[in-house]
Amino acid sequence: MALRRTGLLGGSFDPVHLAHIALAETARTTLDLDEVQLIPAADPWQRGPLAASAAHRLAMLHIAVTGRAHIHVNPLEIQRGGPTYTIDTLRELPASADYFWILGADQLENFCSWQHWQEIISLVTLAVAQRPGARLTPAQPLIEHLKKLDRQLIELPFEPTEISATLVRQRLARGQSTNGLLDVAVAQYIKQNGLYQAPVA
Ligand SMILES: Nc1ncnc2c1ncn2[C@@H]1O[C@H](COP(=O)(O)OP(=O)(O)OP(=O)(O)O)[C@@H](O)[C@H]1O
Ligand SMILES: O=C(O)c1ccc[n+]([C@@H]2O[C@H](COP(=O)([O-])O)[C@@H](O)[C@H]2O)c1
Repeated sequence: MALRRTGLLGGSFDPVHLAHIALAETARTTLDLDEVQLIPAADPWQRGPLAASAAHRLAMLHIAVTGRAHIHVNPLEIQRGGPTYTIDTLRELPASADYFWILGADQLENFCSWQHWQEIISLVTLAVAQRPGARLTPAQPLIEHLKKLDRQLIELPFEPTEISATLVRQRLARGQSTNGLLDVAVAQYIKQNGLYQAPVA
């Protein structure tokens, strides 16, 4: 039986925004994926504390994927808890799929600082999207290791967009509109639950 082609989009999702969803959809169609899993991190170890709880971030993700049959939320990192290392996640996933790790160019620039990044690229194919201010060219150690493993890095045809969770949090804290940045139902959830009111550090 053919392996299920599965995209994995990990993130803090604090909160999930429209670029995340566009990225998941672009990867799905470009790579002919059977599904894309959005995987919220429990405690992204390279960041300071997140603004919203894991429960709220999960709830917003579920709202954002409503009606999108091929995009699912996988809560395994939140269930595992503790500092989030992608390698632990990949080791937990069933071997019955062909995995694509979807990421923005900012995280590609950072990739060689990830725990056990060499093992990560032996388990998944990286699929990267442009992001303003970040370079798409992989670092030399990554290029060399991909070559050693005979792995390709896939560049997704993604229109660069300035949308970021930081921008969303800033706008919410200032009482400004998030039109065009967030799913309308996610924006409603944020309002109803009084999230992201504190000034952004
Ligand atoms: N506008 C975007 N363009 C391309 N990739 C993006 C974009 N926004 C997020 N991503 C990618 O989605 C993944 C998850 O991102 P994350 O949840 O950290 O959102 P973020 O907008 O980068 O958050 P923050 O502003 O808090 O850093 C990362 O791989 C990131 O590079
Ligand atoms: O495994 C690591 O060491 C590692 C280091 C930095 C980031 N990541 C993952 O990259 C994804 C995007 O992270 P972030 O901080 O941009 O939300 C998310 O799934 C993180 O868990 C993973």
